[in-house]
Amino acid sequence: MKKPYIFITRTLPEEIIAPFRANWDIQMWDSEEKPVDRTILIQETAKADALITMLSDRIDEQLLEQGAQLKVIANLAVGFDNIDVKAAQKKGIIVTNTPDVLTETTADLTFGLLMATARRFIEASDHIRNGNWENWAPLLLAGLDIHHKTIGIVGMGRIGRAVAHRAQGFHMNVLYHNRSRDTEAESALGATYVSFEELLQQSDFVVCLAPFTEETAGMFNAKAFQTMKSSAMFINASRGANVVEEDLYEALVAGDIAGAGLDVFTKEPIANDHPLLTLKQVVALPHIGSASVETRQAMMHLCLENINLVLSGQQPKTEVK
Ligand SMILES: NC(=O)c1ccc[n+]([C@@H]2O[C@H](COP(=O)([O-])OP(=O)(O)OC[C@H]3O[C@@H](n4cnc5c(N)ncnc54)[C@H](O)[C@@H]3O)[C@@H](O)[C@H]2O)c1
Ligand SMILES: O=C(O)[C@H](O)CO
Repeated sequence: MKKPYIFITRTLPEEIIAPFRANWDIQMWDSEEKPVDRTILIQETAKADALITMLSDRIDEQLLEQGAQLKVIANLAVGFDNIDVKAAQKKGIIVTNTPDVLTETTADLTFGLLMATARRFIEASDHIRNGNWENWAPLLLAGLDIHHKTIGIVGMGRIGRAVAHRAQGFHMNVLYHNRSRDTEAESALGATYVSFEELLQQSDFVVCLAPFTEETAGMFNAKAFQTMKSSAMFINASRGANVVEEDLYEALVAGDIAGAGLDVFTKEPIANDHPLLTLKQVVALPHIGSASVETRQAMMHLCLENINLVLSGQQPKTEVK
């Protein structure tokens, strides 16, 4: 019998893929960093029983039309805004993602980004490397305190709750805004539900962890930044397009807010001459929220497990509904 054909849109470590080669015919795009060419992806989709896709692959109706025998798309990410899930479902194609296995790792990075922004880690490191450190000085690279401040989490889901848990350890006052109240987070984490406007007005650190949807697109705009305290900082570890980047730049330059920590951008990779990168109060990272070796391996294993379950007629572990 013909083996199912699996196409993976980046090169993944052979030791993770190897155990599946006995039962599946597996091909990978021959780069770990460069996204697959659209024309190749279309050709591969036409042959594939399953795809492992990345957040940089646009899986739209046009592409899905090609998937004559495609049964499952396993996205190597918890976010799935790169996939037209409704169109896939219409064609009976199952979409899976990688929730939970990346929650703690992404929360670590998010809280670390908050700390790096508040305490000016990157500026301070550059200060030494550029040979500018002449002496200890009373206000040299003085940043903002984190402990006992107010953190406002927009999107109190898995990662939001894990960030709130970290904030508790810093004796922070935790506010959150979500589509609906999360009474479990309120009792377990001492978090207080507030409106989006109240969260912006009261928080010292506003942290975006809501997915990119029609509702959240551009929710962090000029009005939102003007509502924040001028001493407050904005941290984004979900999706860049939740922010109007021109408005963020203007707000930082005008002093409407004090700083920003950004792991995600509207266009990735962000151009290295982007205005935001000229500001010293911006800490920018190349979308590495879940990038620990252990977690990326766990995400790969989960994709393969989901495919295995679907191809053997079972329910995948983490289907996007
Ligand atoms: N930077 C990274 O590398 C990285 C890593 C993992 C996840 N992410 C991003 O983080 C997001 C969250 O992941 P998760 O596992 O916590 O997802 P989740 O679904 O558990 O949590 C998202 C929360 O956002 C809430 N939400 C949705 N729309 C909202 C709105 N309009 N206003 C306020 N809240 C809203 C949801 O109700 C939910 O509670 C992902 O969708 C992804 O975009 C980024
Ligand atoms: O959505 C996700 O999972 C991230 O952006 C990458 O881990």
